[in-house]
Amino acid sequence: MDMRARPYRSVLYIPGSKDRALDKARSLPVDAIIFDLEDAVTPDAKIEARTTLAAALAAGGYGDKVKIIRINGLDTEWGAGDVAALKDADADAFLLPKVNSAADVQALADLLGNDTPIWAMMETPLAILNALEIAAHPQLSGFVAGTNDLAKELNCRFRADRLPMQMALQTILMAACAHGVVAIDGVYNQFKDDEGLKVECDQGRDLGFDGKTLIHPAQVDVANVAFAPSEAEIELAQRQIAAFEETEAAGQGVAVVDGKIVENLHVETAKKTLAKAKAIADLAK
Ligand SMILES: CC(C)(COP(=O)(O)OP(=O)(O)OC[C@H]1O[C@@H](n2cnc3c(N)ncnc32)[C@H](O)[C@@H]1OP(=O)(O)O)[C@@H](O)C(=O)NCCC(=O)NCCSC(=O)C[C@H](O)C(=O)O
Ligand SMILES: [Mg+2]
Repeated sequence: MDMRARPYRSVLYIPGSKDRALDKARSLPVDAIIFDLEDAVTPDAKIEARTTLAAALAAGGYGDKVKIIRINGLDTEWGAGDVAALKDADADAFLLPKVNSAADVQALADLLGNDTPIWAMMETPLAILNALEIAAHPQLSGFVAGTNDLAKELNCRFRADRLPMQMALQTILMAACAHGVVAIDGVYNQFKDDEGLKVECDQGRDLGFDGKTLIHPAQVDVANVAFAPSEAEIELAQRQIAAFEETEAAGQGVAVVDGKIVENLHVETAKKTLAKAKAIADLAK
């Protein structure tokens, strides 16, 4: 699967130990699911969660959703066993928490022994400082910002504008874009606060993230709207493309739409906007 050629507006964490949530997710309009064996599963439930998750994946029913398994860290007593239990499961990627370097990604690649895409949680100071080498790993396909762990490590405060997090978030994006890796924003913990979630989703979209990780079904609609091209963006993209074609036909290289210049590079962005809108519409079919 080409991991970048599809939408990732909403990426929902589901505790791998909870049958009811695993079942509910089948009918939720999310673009991707992270089946979690790490923080959402208590130590006493970790071993059984492998069996529960394997059964849910074998039963299927998740449709077009990208299926990502988050294992426990390879430096924990569960990491290697998670891989052994689930490496042949019907999943699209494995997500490794607490990554510090490209060597950590390689350690998972060695355990998998196949070319299943690997995603990295970007949630330690070393991960941020080594973001470029992590993104460059040939099996690395996606980044997920782990803003709770980052806040813990940085001893920073949660603020609505996420100012203390900006360096980390933007470094994640720079490295992801440099290597064609998907980049998903961190979770918004107050899962009953739709307004605050919308503000944070809009900020993530403005920064350039592909979507947002979520912890509760009630967050899905807000993320799906925030990370999709709006009607106004689609309409503007169409007008930019048409105006540029007209200008080009007249032998000119620069069009003007709504008082702003439109050059070839803007047309490329406009085409990407339309392609994304189509990919989202195709998902709904
Ligand atoms: C946060 C929750 C513990 C709340 O659970 P609960 O009180 O049970 O919620 P509701 O009663 O409102 O649930 C309503 C129904 O929705 C289902 N449900 C709830 N959450 C999910 C979910 N994530 N996926 C699918 N379905 C879900 C319930 O089963 C109810 O269903 P039904 O009875 O059929 O109507 C809970 O939402 C939860 O556990 N969320 C996930 C928490 C999690 O995954 N945490 C780890 C990831 S976050 C993280 O680790 C961040 C990162 O590493 C970092 O460092 O930042
Ligand atoms: Mg974390």
